Amino acid sequence: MSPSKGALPAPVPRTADGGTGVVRATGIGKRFDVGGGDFTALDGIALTVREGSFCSLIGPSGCGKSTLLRILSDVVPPTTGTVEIFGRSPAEARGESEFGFVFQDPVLLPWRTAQANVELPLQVTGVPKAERRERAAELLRLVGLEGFEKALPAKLSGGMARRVAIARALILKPRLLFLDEPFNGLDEIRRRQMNDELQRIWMSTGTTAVLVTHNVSEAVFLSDQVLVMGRGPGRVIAELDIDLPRPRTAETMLLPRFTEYERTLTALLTDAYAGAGL
Ligand SMILES: Nc1ncnc2c1ncn2[C@@H]1O[C@H](COP(=O)(O)OP(=O)(O)OP(=O)(O)O)[C@@H](O)[C@H]1O
Repeated sequence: MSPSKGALPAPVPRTADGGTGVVRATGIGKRFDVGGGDFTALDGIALTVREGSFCSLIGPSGCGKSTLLRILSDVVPPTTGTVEIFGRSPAEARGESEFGFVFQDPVLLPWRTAQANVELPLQVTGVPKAERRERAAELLRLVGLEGFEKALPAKLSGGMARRVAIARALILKPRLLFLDEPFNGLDEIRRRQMNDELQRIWMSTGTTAVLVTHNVSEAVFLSDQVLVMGRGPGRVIAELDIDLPRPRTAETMLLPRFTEYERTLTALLTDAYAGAGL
């Protein structure tokens, strides 16, 4: 693994529409063995995430969003289908630290300071102390936690702990970030603040992002592309492009176009819930 990535990045494959796709999946299916029987969690999923874009996956609970994200990020293998990340297998892309992952729970080590938690992936890869200190401090500044370097996780608010988790996911300079409901459990105001922060971080790093969310406003606010998933089995039932200027702000959310996107997405989700018999 090479955090500094001296070699040239692998060429990104062109998609049919001429754009570049950093995440390309076709025919993805996933079956779980449950008590002797088979449960089909995902079936026939195809998707392309454009380079540098922000893509959200939204859908009813249990439709397989997290399972899909785990397949894309090489945590679990698909039963059928293929995934390419920057033109390589997820395992190869993972080996090259091409992507980072932010989980629902920030899972910080309680005995390590914010700085030491962020440094951890660099420590594991044997990067010298001075270099990892500098890089972690830089990232803590990026996520707005300057001055909290020495704080232990117990002293951080929920939003701050999530920022530490985002900084940690960025420390190996991934070109792609997977986020699985990272703001779950935060109140509405804090979630909006974190959405502002995430947009700023994403814009300043140029990273491609794939986010799992349940929240319609969050999906519209952050995304260039929203994939709506249905259930029984999990599949992509609609794709919505969000064309709003950036950076998006509180004022953006007052635009009639923003409200229109929210309405469209809510209607698609309502269909997804109806299809799932909910
Ligand atoms: N390891 C497993 N074994 C058996 N079934 C599983 C396993 N992992 C997930 N499932 C099932 O697959 C389906 C999809 O789960 P998943 O967690 O991916 O959905 P989700 O859309 O992310 O849900 P939520 O929005 O509630 O987090 C669910 O019915 C779940 O119970």
